[in-house]
Amino acid sequence: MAQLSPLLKQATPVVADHGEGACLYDTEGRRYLDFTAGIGVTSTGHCHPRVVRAAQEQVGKLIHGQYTTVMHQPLLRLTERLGDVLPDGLDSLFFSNSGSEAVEAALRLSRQATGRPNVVVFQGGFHGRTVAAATMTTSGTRFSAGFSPLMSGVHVAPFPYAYHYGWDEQTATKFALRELDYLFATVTSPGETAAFFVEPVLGEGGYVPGNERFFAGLRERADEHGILLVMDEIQTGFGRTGRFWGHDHFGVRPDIMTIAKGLASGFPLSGIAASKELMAKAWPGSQGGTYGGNAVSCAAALATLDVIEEEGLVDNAAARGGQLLEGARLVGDKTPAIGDVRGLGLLVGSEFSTADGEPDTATAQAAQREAAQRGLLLLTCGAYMNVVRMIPPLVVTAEQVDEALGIWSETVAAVTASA
Ligand SMILES: Cc1ncc(COP(=O)(O)O)c(C=O)c1O
Repeated sequence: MAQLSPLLKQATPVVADHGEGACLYDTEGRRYLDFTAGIGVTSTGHCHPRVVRAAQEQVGKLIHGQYTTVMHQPLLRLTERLGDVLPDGLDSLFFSNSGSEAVEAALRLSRQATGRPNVVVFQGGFHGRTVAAATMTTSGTRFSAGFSPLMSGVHVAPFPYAYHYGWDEQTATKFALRELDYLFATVTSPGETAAFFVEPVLGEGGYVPGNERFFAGLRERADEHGILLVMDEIQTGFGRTGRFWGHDHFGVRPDIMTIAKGLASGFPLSGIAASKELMAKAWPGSQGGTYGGNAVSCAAALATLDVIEEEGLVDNAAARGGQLLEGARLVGDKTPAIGDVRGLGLLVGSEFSTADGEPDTATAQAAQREAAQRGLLLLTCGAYMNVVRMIPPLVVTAEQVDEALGIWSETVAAVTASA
């Protein structure tokens, strides 16, 4: 009999049967508050009726039409519709299936457009698991362990992760930019650098928001040296942070943006956005794939965008995110086991540390298991998996946030009492 690969090891024993809004139900009918949203994917909640209807209708009309030969309506309509929400100047779109593919597309485009070999990524960033994206990922050595040689031309500068350094945000930001300049002076020149790849909020790296000064520093250096600024909005886009794009909080203009996850409420779809001029520099045939821009995924994305707009989900993410962060901080204040609670919108992380300031992976993972037993599904993140993160669907209600915080408070009390 075939078995699941141990690579598919799950953190909780839950076997999902169906989902509705912010809730999942297991095969025995037990209800769970899903504060994972399938790792930030089910933005409109599980099986939103509008998304289900759009997908069902599309399945009956056309499932697959490969864009190199056959263009289809959902792809054309989605492109037009995304034009309403994309940042100024990013008016050209290319579609793929997963976040990692979008990152690869952005990497190829930035090298093709600049003719430069190198990219700079930021410590703690997560960009995916294909070999190139894994090389650009520094949120944990596990993501690239054991399959070297990796891609060449990737250099790493610090991200202003104040808690990690034990500094305030200003000092951490100064340090990050100074180290970037040092990297340019010693290891790779800015003239050899095609792009910066950066997340507005470190996602897998521990839910660490960037800040205005840091991104302004990247933008200044990008403008001065003709480097492209690639914003990886795969986890932070489509309202997740309480603004439409994560970078909207920081007043910075990207040259290329990667999108995925919340775009299509669970149907595989990703892409990159850039200006027409920049996109025209991609070499014909060098980008593409059999399934990118699937018709059913595009139909689901169109419905997702309508739901986000009509149900005011960006504002809901801001309001519920504020409620969640405040509540998680109150829980964190009650125990020395949680050293920092931070986030932006509906991305909230609680970092577990031991008494001597070491990352406390064991307690974070115990909390994740305990919360699941109590009916709350959570994820961990951070280089040491010691940050418990809450990332509910954008449709989460105030009552569900209160219920989750109640479970979280009991969970933390239980795991820290037995520690
Ligand atoms: C910021 C970011 N970039 C890229 C990826 C990779 O996406 P995928 O897992 O769809 O390849 C992720 C996934 O978590 C992500 O959060």
